[in-house]
Amino acid sequence: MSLNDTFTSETELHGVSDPIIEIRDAEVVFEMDRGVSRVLDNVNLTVERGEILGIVGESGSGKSMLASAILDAVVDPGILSGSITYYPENGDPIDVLSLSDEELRKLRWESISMVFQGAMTSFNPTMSIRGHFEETLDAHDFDIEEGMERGHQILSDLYLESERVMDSYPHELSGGMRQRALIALSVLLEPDVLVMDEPTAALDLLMQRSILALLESLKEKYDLTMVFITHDLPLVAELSDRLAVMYAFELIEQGPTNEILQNAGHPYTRSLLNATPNLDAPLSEMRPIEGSAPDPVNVPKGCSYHPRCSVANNRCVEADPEYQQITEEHVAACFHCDDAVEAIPLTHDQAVVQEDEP
Ligand SMILES: Nc1ncnc2c1ncn2[C@@H]1O[C@H](COP(=O)(O)OP(=O)(O)OP(=O)(O)O)[C@@H](O)[C@H]1O
Repeated sequence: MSLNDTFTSETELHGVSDPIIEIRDAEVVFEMDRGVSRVLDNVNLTVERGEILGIVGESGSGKSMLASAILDAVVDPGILSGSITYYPENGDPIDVLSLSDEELRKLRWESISMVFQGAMTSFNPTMSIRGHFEETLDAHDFDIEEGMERGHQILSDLYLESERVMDSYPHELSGGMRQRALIALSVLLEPDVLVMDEPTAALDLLMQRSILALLESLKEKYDLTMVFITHDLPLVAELSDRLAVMYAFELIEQGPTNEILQNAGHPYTRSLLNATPNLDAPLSEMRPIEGSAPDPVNVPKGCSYHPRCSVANNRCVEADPEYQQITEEHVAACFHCDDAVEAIPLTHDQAVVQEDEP
């Protein structure tokens, strides 16, 4: 199959008109003593150039695995299959899973960059922040002087005193400063896409909010596409143009953020919304989702959510639902989207008004 053949039909694009990353049938398996652990299951996702896409799911649902898959960074002995295609603004599509180690190393910093949760573990504790910046520029044959100028600028854009931060060792910075320094480092080589896996999880609420605001301005200034992965639905909803919801290693719903918040089609998404506190809803309105998420070695047959689902019937036990189209841009993998709307009313209004909306 040629790369252009992987460019999918309109329905698979779910309203995306200018894809920058396309993930098709991505699957990750680990052969374990107790059976095959499928920790990413037939994931199809298209990231639109210039958007902020939020990927949300509870702990252990496969979010980090998806982030690693995008950059062909699944750890051994995990086996990744499917296809990941990166579409540079100028130039031919790149089949990520066929790249050599050297090509991957370049892609990972210069095209699609990644920020993980704990900045402390991402930095070398014995090297100053300046050392990290210089080493990264040097390893990728970038001009050091020009690159450091950009580095200072990005640190200032993130409201950091750039000289002081450059001279510091990671442990000398607060958690919020360190995470911002890591974000600055990740955009140093002018990538097109920034993939962030729980980038604010270790920070307090105020720092999370301020980093979110900084990310939005960074995105505009440096023309970035962002993929923001988190368990925190209200947080990511504030930032994202679109949301994709993970349950049991699959993406079970995708669509524009406000459509998902107001008209989610999948019973899991609706229950997740009802289980999620937001600033306007009293705690008494929270409805925890009963039952627990499946073990990857023992995912239920049919729809993996059926044992916890109030609208499931025999069909859901026997067959795994394909995506049902709710609107042109909104899909959910459920046979009973219409029933779910009635059976699981949303207990509180989760709508967010995005800044560019009237
Ligand atoms: N090296 C590994 N070997 C086997 N299974 C793994 C490995 N790494 C992760 N897993 C399993 O893959 C599944 C998905 O994990 P993943 O870290 O992607 O979840 P997550 O949604 O990011 O969770 P969290 O928010 O807690 O980080 C989990 O069941 C996890 O136990």
